[in-house]
Amino acid sequence: MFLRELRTQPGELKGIGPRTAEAFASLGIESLGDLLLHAPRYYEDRKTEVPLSKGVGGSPVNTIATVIAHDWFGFGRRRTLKVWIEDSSGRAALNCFGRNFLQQKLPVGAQIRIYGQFSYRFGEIQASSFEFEASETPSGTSSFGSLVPIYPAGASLRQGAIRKAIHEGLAKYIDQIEDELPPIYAREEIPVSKKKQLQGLHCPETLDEVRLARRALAWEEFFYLQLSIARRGLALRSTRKERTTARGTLARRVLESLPFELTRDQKTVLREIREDLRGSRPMARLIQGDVGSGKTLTAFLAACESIEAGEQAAFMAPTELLARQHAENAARLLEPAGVRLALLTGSVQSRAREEILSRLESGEIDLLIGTHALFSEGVRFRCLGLAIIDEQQRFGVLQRVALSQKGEEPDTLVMTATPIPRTLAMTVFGDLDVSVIRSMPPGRKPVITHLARMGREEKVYEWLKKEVRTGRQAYCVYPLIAESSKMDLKDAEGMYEALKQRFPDFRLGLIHSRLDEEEKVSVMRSFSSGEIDILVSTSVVEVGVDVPNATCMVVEHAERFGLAALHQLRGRVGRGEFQSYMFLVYAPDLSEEGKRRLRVMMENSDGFAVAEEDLKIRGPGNMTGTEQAGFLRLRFADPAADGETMLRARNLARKILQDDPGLLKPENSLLRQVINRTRPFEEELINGG
Ligand SMILES: Nc1ncnc2c1ncn2[C@@H]1O[C@H](COP(=O)(O)OP(=O)(O)OP(=O)(O)O)[C@@H](O)[C@H]1O
Repeated sequence: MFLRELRTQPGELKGIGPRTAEAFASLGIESLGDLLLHAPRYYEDRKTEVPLSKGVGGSPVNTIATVIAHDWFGFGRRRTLKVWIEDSSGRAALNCFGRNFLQQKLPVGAQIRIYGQFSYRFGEIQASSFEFEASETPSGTSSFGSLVPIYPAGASLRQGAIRKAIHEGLAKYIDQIEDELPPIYAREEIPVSKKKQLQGLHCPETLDEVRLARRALAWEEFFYLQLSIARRGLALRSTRKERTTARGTLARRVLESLPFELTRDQKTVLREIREDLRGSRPMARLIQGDVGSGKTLTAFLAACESIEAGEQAAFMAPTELLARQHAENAARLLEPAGVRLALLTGSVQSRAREEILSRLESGEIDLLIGTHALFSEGVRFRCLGLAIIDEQQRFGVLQRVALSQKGEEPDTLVMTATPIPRTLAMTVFGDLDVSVIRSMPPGRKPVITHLARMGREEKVYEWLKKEVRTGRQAYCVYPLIAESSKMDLKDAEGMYEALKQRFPDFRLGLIHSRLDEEEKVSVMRSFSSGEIDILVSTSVVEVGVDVPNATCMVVEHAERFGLAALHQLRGRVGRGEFQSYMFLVYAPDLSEEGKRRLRVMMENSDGFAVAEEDLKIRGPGNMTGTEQAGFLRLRFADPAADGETMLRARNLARKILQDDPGLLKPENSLLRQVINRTRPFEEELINGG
């Protein structure tokens, strides 16, 4: 049996009641397979015996000693038991704070094993934090004498309970668990059997065993992941596509109407897209480019190509606000060139929706812009040729697939402004070709970023006033929508009122996610057209909002926002010809690390640099694939930390599929079996998000 097929629930094990089973479930452990893959956080060495006199200071140690006396200190209710112990090297005191009942459990004369943190205080060796057991405890139930794994446990599970369940599970099933990867592929990367891996993980003799087990388990995850991705990529690229190519006439007409030229990178990306569109296979391409680098425009021009070739294009944005903004821009740019477009979001209902759907089906709409409503039921294209997806990370891979299914293998173009470390790109976008827009449109001045401590907002507001007086506009962003009794933070609603008082001559607007769509749209429209001077908001304006006249971005409680979010917010200004400013107002008690993060914003204007610094500060461990990629449940593999391994796994996966796309060769039969049986894993990959 393969480990991932082990569906027995922990509750079926002896001695695990419904409460414990529930606690396991809250850790994501629903089956014995999950349980046996529950990775320890670290191991305590309760094996190497250290004499009492040598174990002082530093980390906890393991020792064997005899109880020689009981003693008491303190008075009344605070009277505390002190147990004296001794070995051949010396004696020490165990301070039993709150545990006076140990008097019975540690009788004079008893021989015990102790695991504790000893220090030298008041002229004696002491430990206040310790665990113990009788030295003759039978080894099966002992938590001493070995490397003891310490597991992620949550609030309601004790380490002992987890250990016990895992040991039971292992005892019951270990002999039935088979290796999953054929040795011809895995010998080098996985030198030990699955049985040995599980033993090495949960009951290792040495730390080397742990390392070997973890490496093997991580490798296997990388390999399956890359095999799934490679298989999908293969499926995508093996279908052929009939092409009636465009000449670029429509795109040229649009370009001629623009007051500017495309940047060099925009031109390159457009050329790459055109080549894809001429190719015999459907395009699957990602455009990565910093905020405001001109991705959307490039995507519109790509749409022109498909439209000119007689097909339809769909453009999916992550929010209704953005879908509307894109639709308005498209109307301005593309309609004069003859493109027929429509907007479809959740709030377009009944008659209007029906009319759009029927025009779409009869081919009277060339470009449909919208939210995830685009792939809802009833949306039928006459001939969907190109699916454009903005800010992919907000959608799952599923949505990408779902939108593609509205056509016959349409070309897909995904856009993201979030800089993704290369190794992560291999997971999230592993099946896509990548184009990068690095240069900014000419004349853009990098946004100047200032930090200000809370209490010094006046200066910031003065600056804001000056900017607005010269005709510019500003954003003021807050972490909360409304006042919260739990958190002492400024909120958008409250600050909207306060700033109205502070700037009686200016026109203020308020926007946040709790407003209904109509209201949001109308506020945004007033801001775009210059009828609002200062827009007070939450991070709803984070992604994609495009108002070139806005030059001032004030973020209060900046320490509450992630660096990626701050960088996105900063992208809302500096989108026109004017010098723009960002002010990050932070709480006075900010930690050193917090200050360092904000300084990164001050010193770097490039999104990739910000992401890299972010990675350095947070450390790769915190930026695992699981967190970033959302839908991948990797327990041992860390794409950010171990890109090299992933690359090797990818190469192997690709090579195997290249030689044998259907995994039909005899040496691949086990692999085929695994991949087919571990379907849930792949489905997880596709369905998550
Ligand atoms: N080559 C160019 N020269 C001058 N301005 C440009 C150029 N390309 C795009 N722009 C303008 O720059 C602004 C940003 O462009 P666009 O919205 O396409 O960027 P984006 O990368 O999609 O931004 P975001 O990631 O913030 O959504 C728009 O106002 C657009 O008209």
